Amino acid sequence: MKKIKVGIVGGSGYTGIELLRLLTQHPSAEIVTITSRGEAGTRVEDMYPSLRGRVDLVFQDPKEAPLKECDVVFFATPHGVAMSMAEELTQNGVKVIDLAADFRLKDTEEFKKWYKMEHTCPDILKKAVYGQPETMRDKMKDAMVLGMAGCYPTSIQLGLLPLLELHKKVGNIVDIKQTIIADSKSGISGAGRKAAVNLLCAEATDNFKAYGVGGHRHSPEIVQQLSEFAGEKVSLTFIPHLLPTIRGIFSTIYVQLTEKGMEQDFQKLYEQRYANEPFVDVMSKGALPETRMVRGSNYVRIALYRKEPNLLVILVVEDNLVKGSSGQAVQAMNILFGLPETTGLEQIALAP
Ligand SMILES: NC(=O)C1=CN([C@@H]2O[C@H](COP(=O)(O)OP(=O)(O)OC[C@H]3O[C@@H](n4cnc5c(N)ncnc54)[C@H](OP(=O)(O)O)[C@@H]3O)[C@@H](O)[C@H]2O)C=CC1
Ligand SMILES: CC(=O)N[C@@H](CCC(=O)OP(=O)(O)O)C(=O)O
Repeated sequence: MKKIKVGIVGGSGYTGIELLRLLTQHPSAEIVTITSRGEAGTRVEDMYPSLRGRVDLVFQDPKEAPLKECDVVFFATPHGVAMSMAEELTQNGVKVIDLAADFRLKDTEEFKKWYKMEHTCPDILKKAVYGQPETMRDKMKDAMVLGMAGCYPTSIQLGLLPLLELHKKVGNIVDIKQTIIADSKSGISGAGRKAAVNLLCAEATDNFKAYGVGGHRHSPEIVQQLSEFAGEKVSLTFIPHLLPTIRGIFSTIYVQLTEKGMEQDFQKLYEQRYANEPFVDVMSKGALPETRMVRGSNYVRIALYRKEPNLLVILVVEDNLVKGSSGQAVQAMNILFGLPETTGLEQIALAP
């Protein structure tokens, strides 16, 4: 098969270099260009010696990079960059996979409120597809632009999908008047390289803290998607925390069930719903997920607990740089180009 010509904008950051790690091991991808304004002219392997001998690329300035010659361009950039380039690229037949939030929220007013900028291409947004394979793969296949799910949203949405789908199908499973609580924790790489180099070791290690308690920009995205699954508006309390680790997200989700909900076998429901999902592992009863069980891999692992008869607790772990961003983006590329979804993504988590 002809190789897929790939461009990466924002290649010097954490998700950019993770894309490169995965794509250099992908049998059908050929990386044509990788950009960084600050590192233009630097050999990639000089900045990231972990890639020595595996890439022969020099960072290019995005203005000079041959992005229009690519079949697909990944944007591993801050919010707002992909939407400034998507029109020109798509007009030239280039597909866009954005790891930032430009194409996630369907409501441009919500986008403006949370991201403090106007949406500059609402027409493209209307046609863009939300990038979450487990729920959107049929629509993703034919998209020109994918707005990939956020890192925290991926963990919370996959943790709740089977339950809310059942609620939509048979009605009245979740006590919808009660808020769903998502208590989530992320490793420091979730803040990106730019932020992380400023996060002093003395600030981030040997410490644990909540942030965004007054409102986090992922809340509207998660509510948008959960409400789709449930077929009605879902109330969510999402509290992120900063873990003193490098990679990994751990979301603990608390859901109040109705009497009808209390009768369900959720272990069986989740096992059946995810039986054919290559990257979602429903662990056995009593299992305790840990972030290192997914470190460096594209897996999400889920465990379910029933505490009070009406309280379901769902534990979810993912690697924010793989299933939470770059791995899921490669999975999306596989969908766009008709490849098996697991291509190039079969790495096993690092242990210990
Ligand atoms: N880190 C994570 O776990 C996750 C991140 N994401 C999202 O992915 C995106 C990238 O995140 P991350 O890799 O962590 O961020 P980093 O800060 O590590 O990297 C950002 C990259 O974008 C480039 N860049 C910055 N501004 C511009 C610009 N105006 N035009 C072109 N390139 C630019 C930077 O290089 P230079 O300035 O030299 O051009 C750098 O290569 C963000 O939108 C983030 O929200 C999504 C899920 C998880
Ligand atoms: C630990 C940390 O700071 N995490 C980031 C979220 C990660 C991210 O980059 O957000 P997107 O998924 O929207 O792209 C934050 O809370 O802002």
